[in-house]
Amino acid sequence: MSATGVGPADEKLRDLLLGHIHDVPDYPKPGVMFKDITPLLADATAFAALTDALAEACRRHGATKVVGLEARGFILGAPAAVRAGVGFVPVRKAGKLPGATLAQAYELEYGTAEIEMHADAVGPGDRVLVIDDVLATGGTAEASVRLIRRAGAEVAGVVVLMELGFLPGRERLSGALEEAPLEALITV
Ligand SMILES: O=P(O)(O)OC[C@H]1O[C@H](OP(=O)(O)OP(=O)(O)O)[C@H](O)[C@@H]1O
Ligand SMILES: Nc1ncnc2[nH]cnc12
Repeated sequence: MSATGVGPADEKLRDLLLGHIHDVPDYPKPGVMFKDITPLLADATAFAALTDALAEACRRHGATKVVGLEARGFILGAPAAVRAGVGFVPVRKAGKLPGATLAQAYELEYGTAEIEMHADAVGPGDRVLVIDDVLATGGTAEASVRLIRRAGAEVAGVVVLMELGFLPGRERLSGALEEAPLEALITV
């Protein structure tokens, strides 16, 4: 798997995954092509193959924890963490976590948003892999990287199922990632 997509050896995986992601035009707003992963989740073979690929990335990057980004990052990240034998940490939209949190605001296309993580969920000695379904503008992933670093942990990388290559998410994230890799199983 390369940083920008899957290599020739992974064409079968790419086709399996892509074949179960549906394009929904004009959702949630006119002009947006929404990438719906629910058909992939509903297919046991495709979901298992995705989980295997994400768990393999955890092992390859020496991750000690997986951070999943609410909400679809939970669905992908949690089974991958279990399969890789590491713990799972949810990064949630603001106001949903009961303990002491670190918060990070970030810019959306229009306006701002805020995500939170329990302050003690990761720390020095942890290598954290961020998992999400889609990298679009990169704002959510970038904010999660900042949260993990502020908690004192190392960022092992960011792995997404799908990168929207026509948006500048990779560029936006690269500054925050420094040397850590961004991997996309599929780039469209
Ligand atoms: O790269 P960005 O521009 O930040 O966009 C990507 C994020 O947007 C989506 O989440 P959304 O906030 O729609 O939440 P959901 O998973 O709860 O539907 C997606 O699951 C990513 O987390
Ligand atoms: N086009 C898109 N499809 C699915 N999830 C997204 N998150 C941000 N942009 C998205």
